[in-house]
Amino acid sequence: MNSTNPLTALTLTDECREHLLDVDKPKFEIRNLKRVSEDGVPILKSINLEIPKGAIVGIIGPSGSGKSTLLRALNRLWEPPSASVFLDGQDISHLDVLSLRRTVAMLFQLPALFQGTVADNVRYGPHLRGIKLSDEEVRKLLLMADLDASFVDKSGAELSVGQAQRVALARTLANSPQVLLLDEPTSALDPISTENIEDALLKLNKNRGMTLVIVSHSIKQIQRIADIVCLLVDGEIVEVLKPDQLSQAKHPMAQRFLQLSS
Ligand SMILES: Nc1ncnc2c1ncn2[C@@H]1O[C@H](COP(=O)(O)OP(=O)(O)OP(=O)(O)O)[C@@H](O)[C@H]1O
Repeated sequence: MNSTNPLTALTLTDECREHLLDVDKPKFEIRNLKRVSEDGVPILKSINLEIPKGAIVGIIGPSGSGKSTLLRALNRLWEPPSASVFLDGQDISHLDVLSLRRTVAMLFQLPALFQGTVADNVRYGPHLRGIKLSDEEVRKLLLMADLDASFVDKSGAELSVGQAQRVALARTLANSPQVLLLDEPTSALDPISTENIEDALLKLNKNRGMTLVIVSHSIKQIQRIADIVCLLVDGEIVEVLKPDQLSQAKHPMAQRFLQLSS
């Protein structure tokens, strides 16, 4: 594998690509994506990347390297320059932003539930579009987030952070996203809650072909779930590797980061 070029998925070896669902149809194409801070400091430096449909892509790198900025560009939580991010071939800056965020949903580090019951939270997104989910639909969504039906009538305030994160996942899934962006989704969770979320994410990917892009500080987590790992250093993708090849990273900063993180 060519591991030094800021790669696109097209340059991955066949071995790396073969287990992806639909590698010939990139879900996202990112072309020459740049961001400079107001005082002129580069935050993202010409990111070029293809995210294959149905892949789980991990993004790792030192603090401040631009991981969250890159993730947020994919559903315009940060507005990228036009013609730099394409979803299914369409420039996302031309899409309706609310429908983009339903298709490309974000799960944050800390779940913020609305007041009311778990069911109220899960029904929220469809309700905004005039759709009322049945009790059965709510239960199915909870199940997809690894929660059983006993949670339906609980209030958000009664839940542990791990349970609340799974409710936040079910609420997100109620909008039928095709892509989930995950910004350190388990960093506030204990190991068992982390495993529950990872299991739910892997099932969503395997059973529904959902494309996942996950920023994590946990190399082990990335190795457990990702198909492809992008190493971001100082606003640049310096390497794209398979998770079991991370120890072969060549970039000195990437090597140092990986040594200190493992
Ligand atoms: N809205 C903003 N305005 C100006 N600078 C910003 C803004 N958002 C982020 N930055 C800067 O961009 C750089 C990258 O930030 P970002 O949060 O994307 O990094 P990160 O790799 O996700 O970091 P961490 O791992 O600590 O969460 C940082 O130097 C940060 O201070």
